This record gives sequence, C-alpha cells and structure tokens, in this order.
Amino acid sequence: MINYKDIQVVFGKGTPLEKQALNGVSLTIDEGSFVTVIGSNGAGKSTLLGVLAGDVIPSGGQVTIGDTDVTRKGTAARAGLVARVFQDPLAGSCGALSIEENLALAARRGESRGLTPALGVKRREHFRERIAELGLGLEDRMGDRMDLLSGGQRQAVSLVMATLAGSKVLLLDEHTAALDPGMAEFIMNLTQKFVSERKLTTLMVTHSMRQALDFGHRTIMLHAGEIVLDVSGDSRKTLQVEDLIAMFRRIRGQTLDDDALLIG
Ligand SMILES: Nc1ncnc2c1ncn2[C@@H]1O[C@H](COP(=O)(O)OP(=O)(O)OP(=O)(O)O)[C@@H](O)[C@H]1O
Repeated sequence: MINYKDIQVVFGKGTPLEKQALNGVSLTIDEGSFVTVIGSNGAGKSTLLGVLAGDVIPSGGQVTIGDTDVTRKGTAARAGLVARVFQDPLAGSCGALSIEENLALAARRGESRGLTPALGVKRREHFRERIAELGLGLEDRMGDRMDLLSGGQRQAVSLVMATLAGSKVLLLDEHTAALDPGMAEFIMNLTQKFVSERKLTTLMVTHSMRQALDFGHRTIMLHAGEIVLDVSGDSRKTLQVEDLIAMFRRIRGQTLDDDALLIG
C-alpha cells in the first residue's frame, strides 16, 4: 500500500518564483491498484510521481510504501521499490549504451554493486527472452545502441527495464504521449500485461481522458496541487470521456482548445 499524507511541495521557496506544486495531498493506494492521473499543465501530476520516486522531497507530510517511510529517502535508496517510465524514451535509459547494457543496469537497480556479474550468460539469455516476448524482433539487436531504436521500440524496452529489478511500484509519466496512435496502443497493451502479470501498484499520468478511463481501477484529477476528483468502482464505470472533459473545463474555468488531444 502507498500512502501520501498531507504532502506539501514548494519549489523555489522564498524566491519570486515560489510555487506550491502540491498542497496537502493525501492519497491511499491499495497494493496492486492501477491509478490514472489527469490534470491540466502544471497541476502537479509529475510532482506527485516525483515524491514517490524520490526526486522531489516534500516540504511537509509523509510518504510510505508498504511499511517503509520513504519521505526523506533519495532516488537511489528507493530504486528497488519504485520504477519509472518517462515521456521521453531516453530519459530513463542511456542512449549510448546497448539494449543489453541498459537491461543489465536496470536489473541491478537497488542491488549492492559487485556481487554478481552484470552480464553473465544466464542474465544475457534472460534479457534476450524478455525482449523476444515483445514481438518486435529486437532480440536480434541486443548489441545495438538504445538511441538507434524508434521511440516506440525504446518505450517497449523501457517497460521491460522497469520490470526487471522486481520493483512493486510502477510510475508512468505520459509514457505514450510522444508515440503515434498505433504504437501508443501497443505500449498500453504491454503496460496492461506487465501490470496485471506482476501485480504492480501503478500510477499513470496521462493527458488522454480515453486512456484515463480505459485503463486501471481508479482515476484522480489534480488541479493547482490538490486532488479535485477521485473516482473508482461503479461511478467510474459509468463515467464517459465527455463527462471528464466537462469536469476538466469547469475546473479550469475555460474552454479547451483541442478536445481531440484529450480524447485521443
Ligand atoms: N524543479 C522545479 N522547480 C521549480 N518549479 C517546478 C519544478 N518542478 C515543477 N515545478 C512547477 O510546479 C508546478 C507543478 O509541476 P508538475 O510538473 O508537477 O505539473 P504537471 O501536472 O506534471 O504538468 P504537465 O502536464 O505540464 O507536465 C508547475 O507550476 C511547475 O512549473
């Protein structure tokens, strides 16, 4: 179980650019639950994920993952607990390293260094099998540099990387936003498969209202650093994309320029 308790995040405190990114967010997420997170630009969505990943340390409140209080732990200290996939496929991997080398690094997240060889024969075979499962033919390109792959191929490899070290929490930050619709669908199906097979507790930020309702068990909407909508169960099942867009409009108090962006 994940618990955010009265989380406050202030960037640039005491400067003219001071920004309250999260304002007393409290949220409990059951183990194995898949939560979709929506909200306008600057609402605090990435910050919410950052607080769990450890790259944002809150100025107030407490975050726990299971029995572990991670509030003040940095990213390295919780690397074995939390995995993250970003919008930019290269943000979570190293473009100059091969697919295989990236997988080797990902598999060692949260492990103490020097105990096991990063690329032993067994590990190599395991990586090859995991990549072959993607059905993209990348198992024959294990030595290719990551930055030679297409955006969709990189996101597929990034998802495999995120599930290699056995982290039970998966954070997805608009991980299909830069992909064409066909590839976005492929990556979402893969995401769904990994999440359900591995029973991952998942938070997925998306600007697509369609994705927000089609995937997961629960949807939350952030606005100005606060949770303004939290739906699950039957009330979520009956919710339509149009309802979400109407709420979005009401909360933002303005007309959206491009509904297609949100629906797609
Ligand atoms: N490191 C930082 N330093 C200063 N301000 C920041 C920092 N990170 C985020 N912010 C500010 O905090 C607010 C929340 O940012 P956040 O990235 O969480 O929003 P978001 O909902 O993910 O937005 P988007 O949909 O545009 O990605 C924004 O006003 C942003 O400019």
